[in-house]
Amino acid sequence: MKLLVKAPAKINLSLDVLGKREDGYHEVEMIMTTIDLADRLELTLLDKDEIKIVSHNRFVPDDHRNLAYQAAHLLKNRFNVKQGVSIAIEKVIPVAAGLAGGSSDAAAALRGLNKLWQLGLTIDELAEIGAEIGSDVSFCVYGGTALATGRGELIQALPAPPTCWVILAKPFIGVSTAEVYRRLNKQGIKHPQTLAMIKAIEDQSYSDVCAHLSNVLESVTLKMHPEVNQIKEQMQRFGADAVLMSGSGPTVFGLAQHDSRMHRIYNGLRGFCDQVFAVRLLGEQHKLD
Ligand SMILES: C[C@@](CO)(OP(=O)(O)O)[C@H](O)COP(=O)(O)OP(=O)(O)OC[C@H]1O[C@@H](n2ccc(N)nc2=O)[C@H](O)[C@@H]1O
Ligand SMILES: Nc1ncnc2c1ncn2[C@@H]1O[C@H](COP(=O)(O)OP(=O)(O)O)[C@@H](O)[C@H]1O
Repeated sequence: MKLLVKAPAKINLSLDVLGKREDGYHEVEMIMTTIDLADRLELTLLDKDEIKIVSHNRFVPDDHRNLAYQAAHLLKNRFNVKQGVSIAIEKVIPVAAGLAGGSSDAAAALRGLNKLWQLGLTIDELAEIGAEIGSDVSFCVYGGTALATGRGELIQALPAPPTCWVILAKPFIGVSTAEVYRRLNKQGIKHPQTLAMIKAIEDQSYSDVCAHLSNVLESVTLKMHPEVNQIKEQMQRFGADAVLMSGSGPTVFGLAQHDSRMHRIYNGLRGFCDQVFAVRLLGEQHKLD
């Protein structure tokens, strides 16, 4: 038996860090939204009791380090599943990019295996299990648009933002999320206006969404990798309405409403950057599979 599952990437429209917690993580306040850029997972039941990862991307581990493997392992142990599974990952989302590719693969594996192994778990239960794998996994279980708090695992659904193009550009560098959080100077933070961003989304005001794009991790990654700032400047020069780094980076995204503007930014960046995409926002929580 086989099942195909989609694992969409996310961007952070707003990312604030409120402080450091006793468990070593940071207390965050983030507005996240899924985009139409997705990995595809093919789940196949195996006769042998094993978890097999198949991936042809050299940056993606094919053993217990893979977050989709960890999702399968967790479900298998907790619910005493005796059946094995092969998880083939067709990687489309750039790796270590600030787009939660690995987290979304884990979330897709949780959703898919819940069906394949007939576990009967609710989406909330899957999200809770996801939090044990990584801070972004809970959000990825739901998808859509949400306010994420705690270390990122407490999710409150939001309406879809006003529709627009998202142009993404990732330079050929990888960024360690742990290092970016570690290097953040908590004293010098200029906090985003999270509530204003929520209002902009609720009001469906594209210009207000653009005005409130903000990410406190941006300055840390920009200092480590000045080329990220160059990409931001290029996006602005080609006419993006607003530009921001996603998550801990290094991917930069620009927003545009009109097709002609999207094409200009996309074509302009392609000569300058390793991986460039133009996609739509996915909007509200939806049926992912
Ligand atoms: C920055 C964000 C924004 O969405 O995304 P990415 O850039 O990774 O996509 C997230 O907070 C990343 O989430 P995720 O990548 O799942 O993080 P985890 O695996 O849980 O943690 C990796 C490391 O980041 C640090 N970390 C993560 C989350 C958090 N709230 N505080 C932290 O200090 C910890 O040092 C942790 O060991
Ligand atoms: N399924 C997966 N896809 C991509 N990377 C994975 C996966 N599982 C584990 N990883 C590891 O997680 C690291 C972070 O990857 P990713 O989730 O793409 O980035 P980010 O956390 O910046 O959004 C990678 O360096 C990779 O070694």
